[in-house]
Amino acid sequence: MATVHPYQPKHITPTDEQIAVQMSAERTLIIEANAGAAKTTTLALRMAQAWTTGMPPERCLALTYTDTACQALQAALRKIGVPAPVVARFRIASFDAFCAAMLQEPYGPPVEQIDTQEALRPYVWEAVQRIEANESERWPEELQLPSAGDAGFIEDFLAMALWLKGTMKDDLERDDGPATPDYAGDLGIGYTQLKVFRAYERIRRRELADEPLFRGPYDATYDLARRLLEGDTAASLRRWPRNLQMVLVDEMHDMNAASFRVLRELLDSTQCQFCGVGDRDQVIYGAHGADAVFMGDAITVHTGRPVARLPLTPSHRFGRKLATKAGRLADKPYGSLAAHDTAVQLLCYDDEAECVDLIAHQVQHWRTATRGKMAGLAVLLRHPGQSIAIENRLLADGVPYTVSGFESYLLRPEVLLVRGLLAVATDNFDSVTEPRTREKLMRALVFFCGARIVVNGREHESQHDLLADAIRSVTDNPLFLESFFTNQILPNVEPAMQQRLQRALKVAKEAHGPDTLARLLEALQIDAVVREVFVSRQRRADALANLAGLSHAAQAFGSARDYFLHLNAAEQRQRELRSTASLVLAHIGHVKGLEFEHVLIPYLEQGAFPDPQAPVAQEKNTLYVGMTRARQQLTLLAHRQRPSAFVAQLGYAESTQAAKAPA
Ligand SMILES: Nc1ncnc2c1ncn2[C@@H]1O[C@H](COP(=O)(O)OP(=O)(O)OP(=O)(O)O)[C@@H](O)[C@H]1O
Repeated sequence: MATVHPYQPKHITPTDEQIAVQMSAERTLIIEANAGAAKTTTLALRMAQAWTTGMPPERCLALTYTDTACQALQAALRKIGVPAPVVARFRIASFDAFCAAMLQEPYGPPVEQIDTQEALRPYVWEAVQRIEANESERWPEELQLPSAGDAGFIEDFLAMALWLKGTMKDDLERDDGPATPDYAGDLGIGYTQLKVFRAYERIRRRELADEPLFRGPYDATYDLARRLLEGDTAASLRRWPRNLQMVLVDEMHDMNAASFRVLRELLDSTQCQFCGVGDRDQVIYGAHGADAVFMGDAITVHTGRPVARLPLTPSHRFGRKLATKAGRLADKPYGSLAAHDTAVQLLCYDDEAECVDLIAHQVQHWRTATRGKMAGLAVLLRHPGQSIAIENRLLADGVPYTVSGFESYLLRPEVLLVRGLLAVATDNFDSVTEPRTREKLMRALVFFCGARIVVNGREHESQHDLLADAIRSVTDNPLFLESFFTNQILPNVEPAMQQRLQRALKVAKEAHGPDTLARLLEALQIDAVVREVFVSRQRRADALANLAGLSHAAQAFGSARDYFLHLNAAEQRQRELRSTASLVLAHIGHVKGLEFEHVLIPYLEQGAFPDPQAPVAQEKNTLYVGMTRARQQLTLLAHRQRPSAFVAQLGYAESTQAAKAPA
């Protein structure tokens, strides 16, 4: 038999453990290992090995849960020396994108994807109304239908639906009988939720015709999994990849029942080798039904394939000091083989201003030490609302940054609403130079005000088309903004909103002094507007925090006009500064799978992180994910008087009072 030579990667010397995985002839292999222990890199080695020994890259399908994880795998392939054109030939996709492609009819239009709770809300209400109108309901006394406008119901319902679809509980456990209160109890949900869920799904799937009207987040995975569960097979799916030789799953801890059902079909319908890698302590999508149980014996139970397991033990990303902290947080052994050590420091602050000062100090230090290699530095946040003060400071200091996992606060809808009103009041839309921002700003005005566009003679056309036309004409000629507002927004909103808008415009036009923006928001009754428009409590809190940050920053300006011009200039400056050498300001969940030389995690304080609304185990995993992104240095910033409970878990209990900023 010919000897198979191991693929020789660039940049790294694989350990024996890695070579064992790279060369393994096992048909089904699962690797559970710590963050930074080279899981993604070792998958890349296995792919490179198969390619150099004759497998066409198209016959390898690598699936993950997020787009970021796809990028991390592509980056790992490039790093070990696989040429970019070959990397592009591997099939690397998120489960949802793969499933959407499998379900796409060859000549049909793509199914509309709806990703915001606000856009899904009307369909939930339609489902509620159906249940309300059902005269043959068998357990009317068990129904607790919400009153109109109950955003809490919508939020809870959509969260429950995401979980129910991820776990597929209703599909796996239902019998042919009607939904009963007892059955809902068995699923762990309320009877009302179950009834609304089934009605909502009938609406979404056009009365079970399986040509969905739309898909929400992760619905493509659910739709495909459900079809497979109901007896469809790979053979009936025209786009199914039939000749796969290798299937891989990165971040396997994110797998839920729906994605597992799809994986089963891939394993049953092809002769492929399988390798999955994951880390139980990185489960942060429990709300989507993610469960480490799928890394256990589930594959053997459902496909009959025996599973071999191989270890990847030490971290290569970070050194001993950080490995010790991560091990302490996750309560597991954690070694390191990295050639470098990783400094870990805790800085303490008394208030937000001091926290931002400390961040700015670290940023300047890094900038000088690396001669501007800012891309190695990441500030990781638990919530987007925490970015405002940091962004303002970075802009003031001329530091280039990009955001990931959220929009820059300057482009968040509620801030765009304010910028839109200021544009109308000052009649100076010209100073918003970016056409995409002009468009977003107009959409924010329509969205928050609840306006319906009316054009004589075009009543039969959709709101979508009418708004697109209006946006085109105003972005081309900013002078039309004023007439768009006067003719299309003001007359076409509820009378209460009309009054609020008129009062807010009056303030913007006439008031002067540092509290102008606060008065404008008061005239707008912004709390009520935010409450009416957003579904989720967190999103409402974030919106109000964003606007409070905006008001605070506006105090430095004498008039609404000056502040408006400043915001436009700040946005332009952020765009100009942004480059490949930008600092990354990101949501922690959005950088899972990535790594940075220096990671800062601010706002470790009670009420912020752990988020009291989220399960504490998941919050701990989120911090673990954030901390383990660092290669050279990790800087944690905690409140001196009210430190996060995690600070003590990391072994800093005694020192928060004393900890000082480094010289
Ligand atoms: N043998 C090696 N020698 C040195 N560095 C290595 C080696 N193997 C992997 N690395 C590096 O270690 C770092 C972490 O690897 P990788 O991203 O594959 O870990 P991971 O287990 O997938 O992490 P996570 O679970 O956090 O996504 C990367 O920078 C990678 O290039």
